[in-house]
Amino acid sequence: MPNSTVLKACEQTEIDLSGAADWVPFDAPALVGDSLRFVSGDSRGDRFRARYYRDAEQHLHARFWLGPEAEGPPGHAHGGAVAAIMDEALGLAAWAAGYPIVVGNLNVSFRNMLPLRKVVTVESRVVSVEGRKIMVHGRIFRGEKTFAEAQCLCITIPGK
Ligand SMILES: CCCCC/C=C\C/C=C\C/C=C\C/C=C\CCCC(=O)SCCNC(=O)CCNC(=O)[C@H](O)C(C)(C)COP(=O)(O)OP(=O)(O)OC[C@H]1O[C@@H](n2cnc3c(N)ncnc32)[C@H](O)[C@@H]1OP(=O)(O)O
Repeated sequence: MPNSTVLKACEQTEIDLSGAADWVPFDAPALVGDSLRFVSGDSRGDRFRARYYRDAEQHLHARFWLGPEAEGPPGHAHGGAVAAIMDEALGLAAWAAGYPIVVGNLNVSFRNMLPLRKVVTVESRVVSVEGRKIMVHGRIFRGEKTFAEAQCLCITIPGK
């Protein structure tokens, strides 16, 4: 078969990224513009698929699916892919909480290898606000298993 007719591995596949019953879809581009394309911009892609939500307490959550183009160790996510998710989701959590920020420091702990082609959940919490420094913690998990934890120091952008 010529290359041009080979379908991407997952482009015909619908992935169920629906949220928990009490989550409300969160429109990230409406808040921060279209510049989040790197991680969550391709809803039918072979690398990341994502959907953001907020719970009743306004905490940001996401469902993520990582496809074959996010591979690091065989069958599992590249660490940079996991870090990119944390960067976007935790930065976005600060924006969603009302703080216009960029990420100043991101510390990611890789706890277990994250399997490709599985839907995982990202949870986040804004844990402290000190002047321009907004600390956001996050976790990527599926069921009982935690794949990564992160602490994200966000710095508000003057004039925004
Ligand atoms: C830079 C302009 C960007 C404009 C962007 C405009 C709009 C953005 C719109 C939408 C954004 C969209 C989505 C957001 C959601 C997710 C996006 C993903 C997040 C990212 O992907 S975003 C890209 C990666 N990100 C960067 O590209 C940052 C590069 N960097 C800088 O732009 C500066 O570095 C900055 C602004 C961080 C600080 O610079 P600055 O001159 O304004 O402030 P300063 O250095 O004085 O720090 C003030 C206080 O924060 C402490 N502090 C600073 N950095 C620290 C660190 N690393 N560790 C520990 N403490 C730190 C200091 O110690 C001080 O603390 P204290 O007040 O206690 O002394």
